[in-house]
Amino acid sequence: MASARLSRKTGVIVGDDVLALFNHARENKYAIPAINVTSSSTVVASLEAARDAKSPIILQMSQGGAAYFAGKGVPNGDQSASIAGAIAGAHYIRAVAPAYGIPVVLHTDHCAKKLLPWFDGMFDADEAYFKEHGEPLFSSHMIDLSEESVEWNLKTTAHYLKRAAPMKQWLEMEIGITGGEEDGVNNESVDNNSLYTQPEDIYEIYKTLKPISPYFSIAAGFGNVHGLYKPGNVKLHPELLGKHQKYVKEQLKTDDEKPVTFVFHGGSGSSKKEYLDAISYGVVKVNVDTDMQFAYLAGIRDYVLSKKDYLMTPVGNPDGEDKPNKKFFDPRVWVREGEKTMSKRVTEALNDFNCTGQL
Ligand SMILES: O=C(CO)COP(=O)(O)O
Ligand SMILES: O=C[C@H](O)COP(=O)(O)O
Ligand SMILES: [Zn+2]
Ligand SMILES: [Zn+2]
Repeated sequence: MASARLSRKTGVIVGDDVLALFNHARENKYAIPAINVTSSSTVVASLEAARDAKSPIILQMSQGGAAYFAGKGVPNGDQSASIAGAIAGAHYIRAVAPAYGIPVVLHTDHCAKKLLPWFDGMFDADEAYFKEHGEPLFSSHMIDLSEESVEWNLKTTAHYLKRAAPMKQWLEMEIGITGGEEDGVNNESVDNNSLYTQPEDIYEIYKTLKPISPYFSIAAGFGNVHGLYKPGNVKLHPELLGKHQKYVKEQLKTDDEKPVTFVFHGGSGSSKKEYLDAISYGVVKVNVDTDMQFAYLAGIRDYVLSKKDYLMTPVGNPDGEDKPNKKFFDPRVWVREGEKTMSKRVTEALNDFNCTGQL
């Protein structure tokens, strides 16, 4: 199968390249993993896996992840740390991505109503970057007003899409609530019905947003939950996405079987079948965070536990009391172990989503 036709084949891609990549994914039934990154280390772990798999990749920063990029010690009451951290992360990713020879979508995750100052700060940076370079700093953002009324969600999303459109910037929006927890918003007790989106809502969104810009996608709830839970506790219904596509196709009277571009949230802990079913109904992006966090820990944890006797003092270990331990406690050694196990988990996601070898 021919790969997506991109004008920029390596580094952060924007505008029509993002559209071409997502269209190619939808037509060829694969999805691109969106990995939540919080540091240069988690960025390189993700890029390395995508490079080795000859795959595109999406790197995203949450509001909390962006603040972490700036430093946990920076006050963030006015979102200034999240703004500065997201911008710093974006410049870092832009600088390093070309070294990996793959296209990278640079994205930001859930932005709820109370976090809109974060959004505005990033948009200011996008517009300043656009003035200088003719493209936005970020490939795309997510706005998540799914806690609000559908009317307000759609009106406000449309407002931001109008701001993004001249830059050909992608906007992901959410309808239907993702359960579990995201960025301090606790949706653990949300009633089941609001976890599933209705087809009429999807058509309404499509009808409102499409005339503004073609660069948008919908994270539609089909039972998705953030985090990892006991097997059986989460009931996904990816077939609902198929119903949405059918309904929108009928309303539009188009031949296009999959007019809508969907995003799958809460990807951790799902089965390969759930991924592939969702992908067959037009999902082009699957978010995986919790599984990556655990994978990153695993390498570091196992290293520390197995090398414990080499890590208690800077000098002196079972090989001799005068033996230096520098080569064991250098962060490039033990942090690297986390990168390796996280990278492996990214490889698994690329395989599960049919993304491997798509370049
Ligand atoms: O949806 C996500 C980020 O927006 C990730 O969800 P998980 O942590 O369940 O993988
Ligand atoms: O919302 C889901 C993502 O997993 C982001 O998580 P976070 O807010 O802990 O960074
Ligand atoms: Zn949400
Ligand atoms: Zn999410």
